[in-house]
Amino acid sequence: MKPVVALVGRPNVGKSTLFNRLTKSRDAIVADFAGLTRDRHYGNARLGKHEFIVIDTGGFEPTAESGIYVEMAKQTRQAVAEADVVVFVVDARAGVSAQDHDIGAYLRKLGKPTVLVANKAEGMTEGAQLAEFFELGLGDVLPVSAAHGQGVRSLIEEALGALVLADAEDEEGAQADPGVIKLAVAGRPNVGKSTLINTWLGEERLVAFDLPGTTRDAITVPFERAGQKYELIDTAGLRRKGKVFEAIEKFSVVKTLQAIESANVVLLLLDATQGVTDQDAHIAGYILESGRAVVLAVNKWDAVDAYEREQLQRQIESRLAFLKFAPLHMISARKRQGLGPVWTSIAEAFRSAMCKMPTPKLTRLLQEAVQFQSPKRAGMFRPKLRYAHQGGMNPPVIVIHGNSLEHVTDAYKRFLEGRFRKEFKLIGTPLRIEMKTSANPYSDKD
Ligand SMILES: Nc1nc2c(ncn2[C@@H]2O[C@H](COP(=O)(O)OP(=O)(O)OP(=O)(O)O)[C@@H](O)[C@H]2O)c(=O)[nH]1
Ligand SMILES: Nc1nc2c(ncn2[C@@H]2O[C@H](COP(=O)(O)OP(=O)(O)OP(=O)(O)O)[C@@H](O)[C@H]2O)c(=O)[nH]1
Repeated sequence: MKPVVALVGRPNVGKSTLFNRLTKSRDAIVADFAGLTRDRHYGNARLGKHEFIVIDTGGFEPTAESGIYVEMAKQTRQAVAEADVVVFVVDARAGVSAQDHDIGAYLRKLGKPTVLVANKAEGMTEGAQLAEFFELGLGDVLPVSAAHGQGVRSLIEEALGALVLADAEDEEGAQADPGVIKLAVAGRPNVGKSTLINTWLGEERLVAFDLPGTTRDAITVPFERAGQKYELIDTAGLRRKGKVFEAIEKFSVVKTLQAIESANVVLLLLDATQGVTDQDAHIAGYILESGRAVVLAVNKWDAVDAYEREQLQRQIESRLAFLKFAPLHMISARKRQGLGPVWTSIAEAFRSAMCKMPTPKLTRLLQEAVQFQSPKRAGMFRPKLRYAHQGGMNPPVIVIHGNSLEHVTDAYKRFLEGRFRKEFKLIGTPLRIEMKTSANPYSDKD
């Protein structure tokens, strides 16, 4: 499980700036989908090979009694409760405020690992100006400048400290059995996750098996269906109650994100009666960003009429356009309709995510694509795509080597993506294409 870091502080101290700095997109293709990361408060961050989830909380007023701050305080408390480490952000220039004291008192009482960070500290001589933050009783204050990227690395190192060790152990465990499809069912509250899971687990064709060395913390339900082993990764604290499984917790974004991270394939459930909501789009964006394979299923299809169905299909095409590689199914978990094809798609998405792409074949495909349509010249540079190899699985990554590749347009990358997808029959998985320009860009002018 990835560790979770929550950013907490009063309004305007620079939490969002810090969040953006920490979660800066790592992949050009993903960043290309405009609007995907806007308004999102959960993101992935990475330091070296250590990845973690960052939560940006709204302005926190723990003592608020009215107005929107009450709701914001409630959400911040939930984020703090679910975090492994809290980063408490204060404003180095403004000094300690009464609100900082309130938040500090709250965090001290909670006793979670907390890192105190004074933002906007660029150009400040430490010591004197920052000394007053000791009053907050949370130990040393770490000066950072989110806007200028100063001190951010030390901040992460400090925050992750002991946690990364536990994380590394988990990674080993996660590779236990490559034949098992790790599956997460994600979706907003009330879309029918529990109903679907119980319908599945109640099927006679499905047998439970014992899974040795189940990952710490995560509750998983192992089962086998048509000769394929699966491990269902829980998103809501499933508990067996007699013959049925029951969610014991309310919807939890953090649990959902962690389940997505641990899965090979995510089944994203939508609710036909509600349409595609912002929250659906956020979860979808997160799945894409994490690189997991994804199958879409619109549940409660039984409860909508022909007109609504048509509207819904159009809405999915426009609002979830960035998931157009994902198979789409219309189902009714309650009436057990349309469930068979979902399994087929899950298996296909898994196969695609784990696809092995030999270098000679990739390079041949690349050269054929270039012959069919070569990349545009950019000023005096003409990108030269030379060879390709596979750089990873789940998601598959294709690394292309050559010269002046920074001038390859996004449109051209999409053209290449389309060709690779078709050739390897990739369904339901994101495909990442990375460009690696050789050291000397002038070595091959033409
Ligand atoms: N000088 C300086 N200004 C900064 C720095 N980081 C953020 N700011 C500025 O501080 C202001 C608030 O930044 P935000 O990131 O929106 O702050 P926030 O804490 O997310 O605020 P809310 O969204 O209201 O909770 C903006 O004008 C930023 O440009 C920094 O490192 N140095
Ligand atoms: N019409 C219709 N209703 C359904 C279907 N599947 C689930 N529901 C109903 O939708 C409601 C929510 O279902 P749950 O399975 O509890 O939803 P959930 O996503 O697990 O919700 P949380 O436990 O809150 O996360 C219940 O009233 C279900 O009976 C379906 O296929 N058709």
